Formats: sequence, structure tokens, C-alpha cells
Amino acid sequence: MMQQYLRIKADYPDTLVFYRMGDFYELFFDDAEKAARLIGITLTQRGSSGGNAIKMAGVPYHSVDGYLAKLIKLGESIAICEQIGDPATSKGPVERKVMRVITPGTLTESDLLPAKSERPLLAISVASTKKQYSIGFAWLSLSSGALKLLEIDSTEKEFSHQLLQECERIAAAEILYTEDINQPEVSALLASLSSKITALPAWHFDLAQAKKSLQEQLGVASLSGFGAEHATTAITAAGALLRYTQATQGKNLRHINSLTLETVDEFIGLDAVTRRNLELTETIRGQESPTLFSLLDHCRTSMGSRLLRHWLHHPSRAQEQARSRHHAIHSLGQSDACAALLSSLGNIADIERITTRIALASARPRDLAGLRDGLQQLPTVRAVLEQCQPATPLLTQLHHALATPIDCLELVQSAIMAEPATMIRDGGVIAAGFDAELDELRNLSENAGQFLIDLETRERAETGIANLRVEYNRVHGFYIEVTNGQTDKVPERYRRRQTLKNAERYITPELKAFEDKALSAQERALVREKYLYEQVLQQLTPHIQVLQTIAQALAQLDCLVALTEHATRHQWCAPHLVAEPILSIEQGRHPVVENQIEKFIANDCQLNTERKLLLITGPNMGGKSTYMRQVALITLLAYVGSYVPAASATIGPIDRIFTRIGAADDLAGGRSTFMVEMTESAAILNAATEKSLVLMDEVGRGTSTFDGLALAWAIAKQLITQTNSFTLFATHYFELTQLPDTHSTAHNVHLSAVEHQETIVFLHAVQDGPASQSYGLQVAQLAGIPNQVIRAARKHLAELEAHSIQSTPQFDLFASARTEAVIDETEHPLHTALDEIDPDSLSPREALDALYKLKKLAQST
Ligand SMILES: Nc1ncnc2c1ncn2[C@@H]1O[C@H](COP(=O)(O)OP(=O)(O)OP(=O)(O)O)[C@@H](O)[C@H]1O
Repeated sequence: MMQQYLRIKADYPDTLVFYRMGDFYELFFDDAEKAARLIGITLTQRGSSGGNAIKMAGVPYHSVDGYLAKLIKLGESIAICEQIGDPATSKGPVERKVMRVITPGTLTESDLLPAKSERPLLAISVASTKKQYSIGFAWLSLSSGALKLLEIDSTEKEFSHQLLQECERIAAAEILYTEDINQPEVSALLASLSSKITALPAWHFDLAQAKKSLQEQLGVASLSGFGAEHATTAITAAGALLRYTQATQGKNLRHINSLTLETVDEFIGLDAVTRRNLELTETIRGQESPTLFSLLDHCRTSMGSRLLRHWLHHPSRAQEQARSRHHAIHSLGQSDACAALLSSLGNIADIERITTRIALASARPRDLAGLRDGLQQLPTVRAVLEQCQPATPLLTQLHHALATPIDCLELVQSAIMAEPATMIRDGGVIAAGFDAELDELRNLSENAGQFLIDLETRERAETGIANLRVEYNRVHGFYIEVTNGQTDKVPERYRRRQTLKNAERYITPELKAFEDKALSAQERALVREKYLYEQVLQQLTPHIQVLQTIAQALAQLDCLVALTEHATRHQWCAPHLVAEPILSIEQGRHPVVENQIEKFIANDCQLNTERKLLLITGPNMGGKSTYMRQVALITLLAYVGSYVPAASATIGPIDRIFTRIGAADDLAGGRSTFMVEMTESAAILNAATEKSLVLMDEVGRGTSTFDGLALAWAIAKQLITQTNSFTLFATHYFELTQLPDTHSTAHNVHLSAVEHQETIVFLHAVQDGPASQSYGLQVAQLAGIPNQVIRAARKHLAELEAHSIQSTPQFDLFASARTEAVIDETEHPLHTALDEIDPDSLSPREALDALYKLKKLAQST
């Protein structure tokens, strides 16, 4: 047996092998030690191999799912090795085979998957020519069957950034790549993500082979129908991805029958920092709520929740998609459609994942019952949609997709019991009337009850033993039990089966014959049921595609209903997406904060070609960050297709949203607060365009005042004059408020506060003009800094202010620092000489002389 084990293990060196032995899965050697360490199962030793004791650890097969879930969470992969031979007939060890490999990116079991998020598997391929790179991404959500491709061109400088950005957006549970990627830092880069990283041999990434297997999988002769035939690097990645998935599943992947080619400019660009700062699906501290997603997720199905999460991370730049959702929300909100739909959707199971399990033949009886109950809701859902006025194209499309697949529904209705057992092996799954043979076998075993009662009555009468009982247990089968006092009345034909303390148990030829028949009928019924169940799964496979369409339509409808619900409840408005460059929000609120505090103060935001950068000043705690975030979230929500928390919102084309908010050390990544701040700012300055929305919060505060101020000033200037992006720039450097004097597209706004009896009251209202003072000490006092410290600070502040007698203290310090530097430089003899030259008035000869003179001067200093 150990030889068999070692042969199998050799094919799965980096995977924990769960080796089936009777009712247990056993792990051996290093696998056993590792599993014992990771999931706390007991490590034992038995026998020996090569003179060393064999370490082993096992888990019972019926509770394996819990252990698998823990291991997968820890990033482990597991090979499930089953007994496939018949132990009764095999000579030597029973034949065994790895039936499937479970990896973090290839999960389909409901117990192992999070209900509300996807766990995609991503493969990355890189092709390079000189300094140009093409990065191919192919990712698959095995639990839904959605396969996506993306190919981006990159340069050496951009490579790492682009690779990381896409990986973070896709958020794969597992990444496949080849170590042969020419960039050695790639593996380090990928390792910085939280996914499991699997390196594959280079030959898995072969274009010709990839194209062939992709076409075979999708059942097409060319990929042109998907517009993907030229995306060769992405196709190469898809080849490796398919090979890996097929190998782990050991089955046909019938539910993967389409692919989507994404383009890099399709979505509003959100880098990882921005996703985090805006707290879309995770708070900055990494919690699940409160986030934009936790706020809006009123979805009744897990399919809806997953799609909503996807929508929030993928707002399309094309305004059409968002507009069609706004129209649908308008229509759904007009009537009481939402309430009706919410109750129907609440009765619908996760048809998307159930369909996948049907394709993989791993669907459990309750999956099919769930499918049946869900499909039965479709007519009601459609009827409600028909009532929605006005009928919008999107709702009509959903109505169309939600037609009941009659054949499929009839099949599950007739085949599956109303409330089937959890496992097919226990029976109690196939409905009565579906199969005559099964009904007959069940009849035989179930009618045993009456036969036994009759027998008992007869035997009592014949033997005169009044308390004689005919009974059954799993170990000894049927028997007649007679208490000790009565055993002398037992007739000859009784054979003793078992002796107990107070009684004897017997069997008779008649009872034995019945037992054989009944037990075999029961066994045969179980076998028949299993067979029928497999047939039903088979017969469902032609319906996979239509079930996928239904699942997607239900998910969309669920999201729309959730958004409508929220919009109605919180008086959100329909945004206008327009072609002009404008971002005009009236009475905007922060969607999450407005829900958490009693009285949220609404604020406007006007940005357009004449007003592109707002310098936001105001006290700490005044609401600057909240204001900036709310503008970004309203913009994002509008493009997601949701209504927005405002009285009105008109928003033009937006290509990316950038944020530089707050400062946190990235100690793990080896970057200080200031380094993080500057890296993020650099990314913005390099990539922002005039269609980008940029949020900059207190840039420069991570370093000394002068350096910080100088950087903040230069960055703001660059955003005004070069990138010309829509910018919200919050700062505590009052000196920056002078920028609008020289740059007409920059404007000052501030968050107001008033002093009241030595303390400060925040008004949270955005007003024109710069703030008059910073109220830092008052906020510190509010925060509980001891009075003594506050008094000392106040004294020191007065001294500082007295020192800088100039009108605007810090700015003048900054200005004089600059002029000093300039004076220094102009006093250099070389500079003096240069200043004296007027190139326009020089003859060629004089110019040459001047050049010699300058060169000499340069050498002498
Ligand atoms: N518009 C508003 N209406 C009501 N309360 C608000 C509003 N904006 C912000 N607040 C409240 O004020 C608190 C502080 O807001 P915020 O963090 O935006 O201030 P800030 O000016 O960015 O402060 P700092 O400069 O210290 O970072 C928020 O937690 C919120 O409770």
C-alpha cells in the first residue's frame, strides 16, 4: 500500500494528498506533519519505511469538508485520492486514483466558497520585444464559468505598475505564471499579493496549443467571434489556465462556453490605493463594513451580491451602460415592484453555482431542489417586470432572459423529492412516481413494517409468549426477542442469534428469507436511486447555458432592486451623465457617513473647464476628507449605474479616479510614510489626464515643513497646468491658497468652523474662499490633550507668530528660502558671466570667444 501511495504522491509533490482508507482520508510523512501543524489533527506513527516510522494523520471522510475549507484558506492545495477498485475483489491494495485537486482558485463547493465574492484563478503570460512588453491575463471564475481575457502593451518603466494594478483589480485567489517570465522581479511582485502563486513549466504557455484547446473548449473554429483572435499573449495565458483547471477537476468543464475580452480603457481606472481609500468593499482597516458595498448590498441572492461587488469595482467608462441602469432604477422605483421582487428573489437559490456543479456532476440533491424552487419563481418575477412602467430596454432584456425553461423545470420537478436528503448515498432523493423500478423496490422494503407486525402476532399466538418481539438492528438484522423467563417456550424452528443479559434473540427460516429480500430491496433501491440521480444530472447538462443566462439576469435584477431600494429609502437622485467636461453636484452627501450620523450637512461641488482645481482648507475634523471622498463616490456610483446621494448631479466623461488620502507606513513593503505618499503622488502625476478625477489630501505632510510645502505647491501646480485634471486638493499649508491668484482654474473653498467659548464647533459646510485659521489647538483640546500641554503650545505659537512678522508667515519663509537659493546661485562667477551675455547681439566670433571664456571659468571654479 505504501508503494501505491508513494507512486501517487510522486505526481503531487507540492500538494497535500488525502489518501482514502475506508472511512478515513489519511496523510503520510511530511504531508501528515504539515496538516497536523496547520489544522491541529493528531499526528501518529505506524510501521516503518526505510527504517523510519511512518508519520500519519487522518480525518474522517464525512467531515472532510471542514478540514478542506481550513487548508484552502491557508493557501494549500489538496489532491483527493479515492478508492476506485472494489475492496472485496481486489488482490493487494484497492486501486486508487486522484479524482480531483482542490486549489484556492478552483473551488466550486458551496461549503468552501464565500457566498458573496468570487475566487478567480488567473494566469499571466508575458511576451517581450526589446523594451516593449505585452502582458496577457486570462482569468476564470470556475464557480460561475466566466472566462475573461485582457492584453495590455507595456514599457519597461510601466510594466510592474500595470501588472500589479490589474492583478489587484482581478483579485485572484490563485495566480499561475511561468518562472521563465523575463522579468525576475515578477515573482516577487506577485508574491506581494495575497493570492496563492503557482509557477508552471514554460511549455504550458504555448500559443498554438492554447488556441487549439481554447477553441475546443468553446466549441468554435476561430476566436474571432469573441474579437479575441489577435490577443495572442492573453490566449497563451488562457491555454495554461485551461490545462490547469482541467487537470484539477479531472472532468469536462461544460459550463465554460464563452469568453469576454476586456480592454484596458473599458473601465474607469481605479488603482488599488483608490479602491482602498474609497472603502468600496473593504474599510481602510480591512473590515467588511461599513463600506459602500455593505451599505448597498440589499441583494437577496448571493449571485446579486457578487455582481454588485463586481459593479462597484468595474464602472464602465461608456456612459450607455450606466444610463440603462439609471432608467431601470427609475422604472422599478415607480411602483411597488421592488417589494414584490424582493420577496421572490428571496426564494431563489444560487442558480449560478448550482449550474456549475451540475456541469461538474457534483451537484447535491438539495442543489437540484434549490434549482427547482428558484425556477418556479420565474413567472412571478416576469409578471412583476411586465408591470414596471416605463418599460426600459434593460428591464425588457431581463424579462426576456427570465423565461422559464420548461423541460428543465419539469425534469427536476418530477425527479426530485420536495425535501430531498443531503446526500444521495442515504437515499430519499428521487421522487415517487419518477421510476417504476425504484417505486417497486421501495415498496418492498417499506412494507416490511406490516409484515413484521403480522409475524409478531402470529408467533405470539403460536408460542404463547406474550411479550415476544420481532425487531431489527443494523448489526444483527431481523430477530425475535424472548426474555429469559420465557425461553423454555421457544419452538425448535427458532435458531439462536444472540444472547443478552436478560433475553435471547432468535431467527427463523421465514424471517431469514424475508430479511434477505427486504435488505436486498433496500440496497437495490439505493443503487437504483444513485443511478437515476446521475441520469438526471446528465439530462440537465443541455440546459447549462440557459441556466447561466437566467442566473446572470437574476443577479442583475437583484442588484438593480437593491440599488432602487437604497435610492428610494435615502432620497438619492438620478445623475445625468453628459459629454461635456463637468462635475456638478448639488447637495451631495457621503453615502456611508450620511448613514452613520444624525445630521449630515450636504455640500455642493462645481468643477468645469474654468474651475478645475479646488484648494480645500479648514480645521482638522472639519470634514475635508469626507467631502473629497463623497465627490469621488458620487462620481463612481453614477458610472456604476446607481442613483447618487445628492439633490442633482451632472457628470461628464471620467477616465480614472485617483486618490492620495491619509498616510500609512508600508513597513512590509519597506516603504516609509513619506515614500508611500510620494510613490502614490508620482503615479498620479504620471497617469492623470484632463478627464481624471484626482483627490489629494494633505500632500507633503510626511516631511519637513519647507520640503512638504514646496512639494505640495509644485504638485498642485503640475495638476493645474499640465495634467489639467479635475482635482480636489485638501491642505493645511495656507500658503497654497495663494495659487488661485496666479492660476485662474484653481479656486479656494474651505470647511467652516466657529469658535464658541474656547472650543470649536464644526459646521461641515463648504464655502468659497480660504479658511481663516486652522484651529489645530482647539481640535487637540477636544481630543483630550492635557490643558498644560495646550497652554504651552499656545505660548509657543504666539512666539512663532511674533517671529515671522511678515504678513503671511509660512509662505514668506518659503519664499525667502527660495530667493536665498537663487541669490546664492546668481553670485557664482559663471552665472554672472552668463548673465552678461546677450546671444542675439553676438557675432559668431564673439560667441566663440564667450564660449572659451565660460569653459575656462567653469574649469577654474
Ligand atoms: N458634511 C458633514 N456633515 C456632518 N458631519 C460631517 C460632515 N463631514 C464630516 N463630518 C464629520 O466630521 C468628522 C471628520 O471629518 P473628516 O475626517 O472629513 O475631517 P478632515 O477635515 O479631513 O480632518 P483632518 O484634517 O483631521 O483629516 C467625520 O468623521 C464626520 O463624522
